[in-house]
Amino acid sequence: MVYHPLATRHRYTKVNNVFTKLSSIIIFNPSEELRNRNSRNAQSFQRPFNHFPCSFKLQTSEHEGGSINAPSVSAVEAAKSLSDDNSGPSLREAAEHAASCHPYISQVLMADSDKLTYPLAESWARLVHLVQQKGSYSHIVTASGSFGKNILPRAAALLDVSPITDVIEISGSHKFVRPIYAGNALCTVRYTGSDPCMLTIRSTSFPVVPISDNARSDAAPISQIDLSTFGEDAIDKSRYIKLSSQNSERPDLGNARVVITGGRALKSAENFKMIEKLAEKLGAAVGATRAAVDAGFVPNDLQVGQTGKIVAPELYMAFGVSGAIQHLAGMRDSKVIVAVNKDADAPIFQVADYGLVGDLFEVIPELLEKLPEKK
Ligand SMILES: Cc1cc2nc3c(=O)[nH]c(=O)nc-3n(C[C@H](O)[C@H](O)[C@H](O)COP(=O)(O)OP(=O)(O)OC[C@H]3O[C@@H](n4cnc5c(N)ncnc54)[C@H](O)[C@@H]3O)c2cc1C
Repeated sequence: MVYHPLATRHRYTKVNNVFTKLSSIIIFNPSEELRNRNSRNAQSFQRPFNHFPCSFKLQTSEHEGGSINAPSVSAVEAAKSLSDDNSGPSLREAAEHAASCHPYISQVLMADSDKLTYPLAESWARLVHLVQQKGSYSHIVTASGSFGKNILPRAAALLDVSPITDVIEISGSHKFVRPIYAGNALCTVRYTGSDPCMLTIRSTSFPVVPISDNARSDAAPISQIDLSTFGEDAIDKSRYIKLSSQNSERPDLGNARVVITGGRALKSAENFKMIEKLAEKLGAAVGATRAAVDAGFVPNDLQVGQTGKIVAPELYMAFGVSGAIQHLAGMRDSKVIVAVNKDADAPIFQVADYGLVGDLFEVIPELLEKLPEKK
């Protein structure tokens, strides 16, 4: 199956202009070593994404700390300082960290401009477009997070190529596997378009290698992109109004080792606090079904599923979740799934490793009582 370019344009016009997270796309030049290896053996692209050197997503907190700690390490170009007031560690620090965090990074491109102070998808897509015009990269890859999914189709439309989204396996330099029908079928896609081949990668499908395992002693060169050569209005088409984000001490839902999810059965935002308490005790992230989000129990950035976040933690605990396919699409790759539901026929039990038929209003208080306090 190959995407028709029209699909790109369609997607482009439908993308919402919503910023859920400050992120940076990083684009880089495959090193000489990798180029040689790939020309000897195209199968080398089967290596996990964290060894697949095309791009990566830089997350807010990591950038704010002046260092890069993303699961997918391969990169690139730290194109933007993400802090609201620019008082945090500098873009230069982030670029320096990118330059030394992985042996496959052969170049870091840094875009420093007040036009890029805020993570506007339009500006970023334009930047990717402009960088590609100068660099002629064969592949541009980003993690399948909200921001990557916001930018990549836009950049692809500007470059007149069709992006391939949610890749879970790389079978060749132009052959990829991606889920369809809410994860119920896998589709092998061959990209036959012109360069660049643009991908969003489902990072839960690739192992995370700690940055320290990849650290290098000789940093890759950092080049500053001369944005003035791109023209006055090249990246000036949208306006930043405000950013709303949740400050939480809990682990990020997308990367958490343990996720505790509540469904519609919780009945109210007040009752949902039981899920939050349990998550606190277990050092877990909180997730929710769409029904729980739609009912207003929790904000929609906690939604797990086809139209929410894709998670694959070590442990996923679902309380009062029926297990609709749209929900399973977001969590079925979890290592161990525990489900508590009072209906023994609930579909969630078909994917659960451990199931308890019971009333969550009895089970959760008992768990809270028996679990030790978090130190
Ligand atoms: C296009 C589309 C996209 C969607 N995307 C998503 C998505 O991303 N994520 C998502 O989650 N959904 C998504 N949905 C919605 C999905 O189809 C389901 O409606 C939703 O997941 C149901 O949520 P739920 O399990 O909380 O609620 P319900 O289906 O109502 O299930 C509640 C469950 O709780 C159990 N229960 C009730 N009381 C108790 C109790 N006291 N103790 C224990 N168990 C109890 C019931 O037996 C039942 O199984 C999408 C739907 C569509 C059409």
